[in-house]
Order: sequence, then C-alpha cells, then structure tokens
Amino acid sequence: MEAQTPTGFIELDQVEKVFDVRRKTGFMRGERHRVRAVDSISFRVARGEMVGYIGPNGAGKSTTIKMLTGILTPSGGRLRVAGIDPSRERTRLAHRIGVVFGQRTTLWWDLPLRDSYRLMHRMYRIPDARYRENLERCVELLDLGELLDVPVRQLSLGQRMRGDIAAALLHDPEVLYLDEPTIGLDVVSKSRVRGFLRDLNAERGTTVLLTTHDLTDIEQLCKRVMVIDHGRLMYDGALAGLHEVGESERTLVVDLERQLPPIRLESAPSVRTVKVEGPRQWLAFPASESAAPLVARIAADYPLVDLSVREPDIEAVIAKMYESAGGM
Ligand SMILES: Nc1ncnc2c1ncn2[C@@H]1O[C@H](COP(=O)(O)OP(=O)(O)OP(=O)(O)O)[C@@H](O)[C@H]1O
Repeated sequence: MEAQTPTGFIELDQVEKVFDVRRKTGFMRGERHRVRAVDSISFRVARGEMVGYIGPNGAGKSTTIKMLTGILTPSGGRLRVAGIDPSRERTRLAHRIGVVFGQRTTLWWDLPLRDSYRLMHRMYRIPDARYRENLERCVELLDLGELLDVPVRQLSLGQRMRGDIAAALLHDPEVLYLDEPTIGLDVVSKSRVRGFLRDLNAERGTTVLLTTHDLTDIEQLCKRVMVIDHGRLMYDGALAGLHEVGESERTLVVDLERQLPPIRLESAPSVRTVKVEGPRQWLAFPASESAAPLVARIAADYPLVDLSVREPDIEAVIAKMYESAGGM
C-alpha cells in the first residue's frame, strides 16, 4: 500500500459532463441538444471518509460515479482518485476501487457465487492468501456461507446485494463506491448491509462514497453529505447542517395538566402551535434555535407535565431544499 495522503484521496476540480442527445421531433427529424449532467463540480474526499452523495432523480449522481470509475470521461475539469486519472488509467485504478451498483449485478447470473468470486480472483490477480482471507471475512460478516453454491439468479435481492458487496471487496479496494446499495431491501437486510459498511470503514479505513435515496443510510453511516441537483453541488457539509439550509423546524411536544387554548408566547414570535389534542400540544420552532429557553418560558406560564423534542424529518428538509433551489 502507498503512503497515506492526509487529504484529497478523491479530488474533483470543476468537473463537467455534457451529453449530446438527439431528440426525435418527427419522422426522420431530430433535434440535438446538450444535457449538462454534471456542471462544474468540485469536492475532495479524504482517505477513510464515508460520504453520502444524494440528490433527486437525474441529478447527476450516477454520472459522477461513472466518471470516478473511469467508465465515462469528463467533458471538462480535473478528476483524480488515489492520484490516478480514472479515464486514462482505468485498469490500474480498478485494482484500487470497488463498485456496487444496487440496480445491476457484477456477478455472473448463472454461476454460483463461489465461481464468480473465483473468476474475480483471477481477473484481479489477487494473491491466494489475501483472497482466501478476504473471502472468509466477507462470508462470515455478510453471512454468505449457505449461499456460496447457489446460482446468482436464485438469490433474493438482499442475498444478491450481499454477494455483490463481497465481490467488490475481494481485492481489498481502498475506496468503495456504492450506488443505491440498499434499494429494494427489507429492513433486516438493510440494517445488515449498513452494519457491515460501518465496520468496514472503521476497521479497514476504506473510503466510501455512498449514493442513496434512503436517507436512513446517510443518517446511520455518513457524517458528511453532499447534495447535487441539476448537476450542481448544492450542499457539502455535516448532515446536521442541512437542517439550517433547508430552513426546517423542530417540534416541541408538550403535555399540560389539562386541555388549554393553544399556547401563545408573545416573546417568541417564531414559535407556532401547530396542533392541540386534549392536554397535548405541538409547537413548531426553527431547527436552528435552541429548545431550552422555549421550554423555560412554557414551564413558567403553563402547567407543564412532560415534553419531548422531535427532530425534523430529513426527507422533508431535503425536499424543501430542492424546492427553494427550483429543483425536482
Ligand atoms: N448516456 C447518457 N446520455 C445522455 N444523457 C444521459 C446519459 N446518462 C445520463 N444522462 C442524463 O444526465 C442526467 C443525470 O443522470 P444521472 O443518471 O447521473 O442521474 P442520477 O442522479 O444518478 O439519477 P437517478 O437517481 O435517477 O439514478 C439526466 O438528465 C440523464 O438523463
């Protein structure tokens, strides 16, 4: 393994991808137009980071990942992964990256998992001892033991996904790109996949770039999230910071001794009572504000019995963010 670089294991500087598309407008007639799938995107991911890459359909996520693997060549800008230009040295890079596309399998449909893995062993020229060790570890942690001799086409989606994740890791990649790794999985399979990825990142320091529509994946795995829309990077930072960008609200649920008219706090105009149900009331307040002074004010003026604070639903936050940017 090479000396560790402290920052910029994945580096994008004003990367663009423009597709020339021909749209049919009638019989024998067509119109050419350009789709700017990725529009001047810059970011850096440090070695060992686990970053979420999210955005609505057609935002440019898969296009970015395809450029990071070398499948697509950028139309402009500079892109490096582990110091390698992916589209120029795709084969050399392939030894250092692992890719899982949730909607497609890299496994051989008619072969048992074991045979697919053997083929990868040869293709990637993985040293025997390392291959055996990695396979054993994946089989154990992803619970693949019973499945190794089953043809891929007979596996359930969750089993196949675990098989695909193992396949992407047999050659010890330093970076793993995951495009929708939990799509279509049941709750148990999702949690198993997430647990495995968390351990992989913690124990091996594998850098992970994760694209998903399931925000629980992000909440449970990534400290940092990047949001892309219409090919542009809209947000890059802590997941918690998204709440501020999305101007979201938290909810204070208070239980009073008895039913009372909606709580009104003259000194806190940003607080709204949004629901009253018997002695329970729901108050919405900006997520960027602290709940403590609000609680103190209510406790001083009302017969408070109990309370809880509900965090904003991250999906609502992101939807709001797309709306305010004119996206979706
Ligand atoms: N090969 C291609 N030729 C022409 N246009 C393309 C091609 N690949 C992607 N696009 C267009 O580029 C834009 C970005 O697509 P991309 O697949 O990267 O989005 P995405 O964020 O991965 O979406 P999804 O969440 O639906 O998978 C879309 O408008 C898409 O139609």
